[in-house]
Amino acid sequence: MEMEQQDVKADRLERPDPLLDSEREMIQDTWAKVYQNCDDAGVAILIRLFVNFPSSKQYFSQFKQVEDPEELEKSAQLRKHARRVMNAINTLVENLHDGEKVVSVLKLVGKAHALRHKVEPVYFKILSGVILEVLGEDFSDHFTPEVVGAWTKLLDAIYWHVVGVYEEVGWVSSSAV
Ligand code: HEM
Repeated sequence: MEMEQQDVKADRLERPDPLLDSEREMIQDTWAKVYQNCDDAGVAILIRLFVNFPSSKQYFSQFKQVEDPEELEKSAQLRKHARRVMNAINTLVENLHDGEKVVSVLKLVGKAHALRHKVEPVYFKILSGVILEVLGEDFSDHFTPEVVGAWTKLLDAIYWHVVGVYEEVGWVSSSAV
C-alpha cells in the first residue's frame, strides 16, 4: 500500500514531455482513421476493458453483472460511454496545440469521474493500455513504433492531468482494485 502511494507520487513528479510537432501530426493522422470508425473502435476498446478487467464494470449500473461480451456490446450505457470517451479524445486531438483547452477538458473529465462516478484513477491507466492494445491491433498498418510512442506520450499526459485533478479534489482511495 505504501509502495503504491510512493508510485503515484513518483508519477506526479514526472510530468510527461510535451509532444513534438511531428508527434502531434502522427497522432492527428492516425486518429482521423480511428475516428472514421468512431463507434466500432470505441465499443471495441470498452469491451476489451470490461472483459480483461471485469472490476472496471462495477461503476456501470446497467451492465456490472453482465459477462457475455455480446451482451455487453448491446448495452446502451456502454455504447454511450464509448461515444463520450471517443468524443473527448477527439476534442483533445483537435486541440493539441492549445494547452489550456486540453487542461480544461481533462479537468472536467477528472472532476466528473472523481466526484460523481467515484472511479478509482488506476482505471484511467488501465484504459490507456487497452486503447494502445486495441488500436495497435485494429489499425496495425498505421500504428508503427513511432506512432505508438506518440500515443503513449499523449495517454500518459491524459493520465497525469487526471490524477492531478483527483489529488486536487482530495481523492482518497477507498479499496484495493
Ligand atoms: C479517457 C478516459 C475517459 C473519458 C474521456 C471519459 C468520459 C466520460 C464522459 C464525458 C462522461 C459523461 C460526463 C459526466 O458524467 O459528467 C463519462 C461518464 C462516466 N464514466 Fe467515463 N470517461 C473515461 C474513462 C472512464 C473510466 C476508466 C471509467 C471506469 C472504469 C469511467 C466510468 C464512467 C461512468 C460510470 C460514467 C457514468 C455513466 C452513466 O451515467 O451512464 N470512465 N465518462
